[in-house]
Parts: sequence; structure tokens; C-alpha cells
Amino acid sequence: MPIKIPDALPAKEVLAGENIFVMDESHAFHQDIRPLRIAILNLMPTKETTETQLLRLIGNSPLQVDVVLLHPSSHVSKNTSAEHLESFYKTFEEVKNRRFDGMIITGAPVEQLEFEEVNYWNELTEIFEWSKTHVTSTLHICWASQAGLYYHYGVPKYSLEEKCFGVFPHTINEACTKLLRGFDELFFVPHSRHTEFRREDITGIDDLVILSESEEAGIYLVSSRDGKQIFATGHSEYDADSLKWEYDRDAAKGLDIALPRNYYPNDDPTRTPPSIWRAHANLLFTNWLNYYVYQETPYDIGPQI
Ligand SMILES: CC(=O)SCCNC(=O)CCNC(=O)[C@H](O)C(C)(C)COP(=O)(O)OP(=O)(O)OC[C@H]1O[C@@H](n2cnc3c(N)ncnc32)[C@H](O)[C@@H]1OP(=O)(O)O
Ligand SMILES: N[C@@H](CCO)C(=O)O
Repeated sequence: MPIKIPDALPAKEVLAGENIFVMDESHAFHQDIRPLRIAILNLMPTKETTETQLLRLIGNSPLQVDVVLLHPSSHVSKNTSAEHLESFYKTFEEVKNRRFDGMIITGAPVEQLEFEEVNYWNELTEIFEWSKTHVTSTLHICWASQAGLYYHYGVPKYSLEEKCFGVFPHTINEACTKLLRGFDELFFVPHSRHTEFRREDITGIDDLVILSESEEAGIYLVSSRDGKQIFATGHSEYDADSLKWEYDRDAAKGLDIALPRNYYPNDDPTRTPPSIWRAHANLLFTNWLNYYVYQETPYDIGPQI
């Protein structure tokens, strides 16, 4: 949360220079508070696991958050029961006249298909277009970051020779980025994907800024200059054992899968992997919720029916 201090206090300038959020009295006077409305478009087959992971992170802030879970109506889910979707989820059709302060679009295990082969692609492009006018800031995770960059900016994805799989160190490109306030200079993020987008395709686009990357895992965070679109290639929301679960699944199927890198103690898959990215994940989500959603969204956001 911002610290509120007198307009003329010298510390204000020092802290602003350190990327600490300082709000002057005149700004604070005009700030109202109401619960944030966040939509989560859940494209994962393991919907319940993902719900828990994301809600844990967005619940860790002093802000009240009203969450609406969405699933694509143009896809019949094999792994999530119709009862679960019926009880807890809405479709885009049901909410498209509402406005949201923020939206999270999850990953999906469809990265080896062309975008247009994904059976909810048309619906998703409608949602991407709608988000430009109906959502203050949208956070795209993993496959959704590739899909969003492709839809909004024409950025292609490429297949990797070997799955990018493990927990990798990352650095910060832009020192004063609000999304990375409070981050250490080196921090860890899990990645688990067979595809990537490339630096040279992003740097040519004036509206995009690369905020963080990793020598081994490539680009991690990209933002539009106005912060309305955030793209994260890694899975900071993953639990400590998520990569283990994926590794065990693929090994049991007899797939050619390497051990996740920098994950098991001594690379021994019988040992329990520790989480070394949880603090960063919490900071990423609270920074997004605070600086890109709460501080930016209008108090009167429009119809909610
Ligand atoms: C790159 C990233 O974004 S990473 C995030 C994705 N990671 C994960 O989902 C990890 C967990 N998922 C899994 O382990 C597996 O997908 C499982 C175990 C749940 C199911 O695997 P399988 O039985 O081999 O595949 P299955 O035939 O059930 O299809 C899996 C999913 O692929 C997706 N899918 C496959 N083909 C298509 C298609 N043409 N269009 C849209 N979605 C498709 C669906 O989401 C489907 O699951 P759902 O119907 O429950 O939503
Ligand atoms: N994280 C995903 C990558 C494939 O989409 C998995 O291993 O299931």
C-alpha cells in the first residue's frame, strides 16, 4: 500500500527515487475505496488446482477482491465436471456487458497447436478485444501470454528443441518498474513450456517493454507501455510440487522428459523440491493488483449486471 506523507517532506523525493510508492496528501484526499472486480479466465484442464493457486495469491493483499471465474463456452471440458463449471463459473457471454478492474488469463496445454487450431480461439480473440475497453489491466500467464502477444501485436511463437522445464534465476531490466517493486535483483520463477516467443520480435514493437528475463529461460515479463496488458511466460503461481507432478506424469507415460532443472535437491527426484519462488509470486500479484489495477481503475467502473 502507498505511504501517505506531507507534500513537501524531503523523504518523498528520496523514496520516489527508490521506487517506493509515495502518495501525496492531495492525491490521497481524492482516493476512494471499493472492492476490486477481478475475472479469472481459467483455461487449464486442472481448474480446481489453478483456482486455488491464483486465489491464494490475489487473496494476500489488504484489498477486497470480488472474483468471477470464467471458462470458454466453446470448449467442452474433459477434465472438469459440468457440475463444477455450472456451480462456480460463468461464460464470457454472461459477463460481457460488465466492466472489470482486472483479468487473469491462465496457461493452457495447447501450446503445440497453432493458435487457430485451439477450439476456443474465436471466443478468446473476442475476449482479448473486449478486454481493451472493459478491463483496466489484464495479466496473461504462459500460453495466454503467447496468445495475447500474437493477438494484440502479431508476435509469433516458436517450438523449443527441448522443453523449458525447471526453476530459473531472473533479472530485472527496468529498475523503476512498478510491477517489480520490492523484488530482489535475482529471483526465481518456474517455467514449463515447449514454446517461446523471441526477444527480437518484441524489441521491434514500440508499445512493448521487456521487464524481466532469464539467461536460461528467456523472456519472463513483458508489459504494454500503459500497463493494460501484462504477459508472464513463467508460472509463479505454481505450487512447490507442480513441476514434480508434471514430471511424474510424463515419465509414467514413457515420454522423453528431462528432470526439471534447479528443482530437486541434488537433482534427486526422490527428494522433496522446495519452493524458492513463493515470495516473488506474492509480490508480483500484489504489485499488479495495487499499481496496475487498484491505483489505475476508475472508482465508478460502470454496469455490473
Ligand atoms: C504452456 C502453458 O501454458 S503451461 C499450462 C498448461 N499446463 C497444464 O495444464 C498442466 C496440467 N495438465 C495436464 O497435465 C494434462 O493436460 C491433463 C493431465 C490434465 C490431461 O492430459 P491428457 O489426458 O493427455 O489430454 P486431454 O485429451 O485430456 O486434453 C487436455 C487438455 O488439452 C486442451 N486441449 C486439447 N486439445 C485442444 C484443442 N484443440 N482446443 C482447445 N483445448 C484443447 C484442453 O484444455 C484439454 O483439457 P480440458 O478438456 O479438461 O480443458
Ligand atoms: N506446463 C505444461 C506445459 C505443456 O503445455 C505441462 O507440462 O503440462
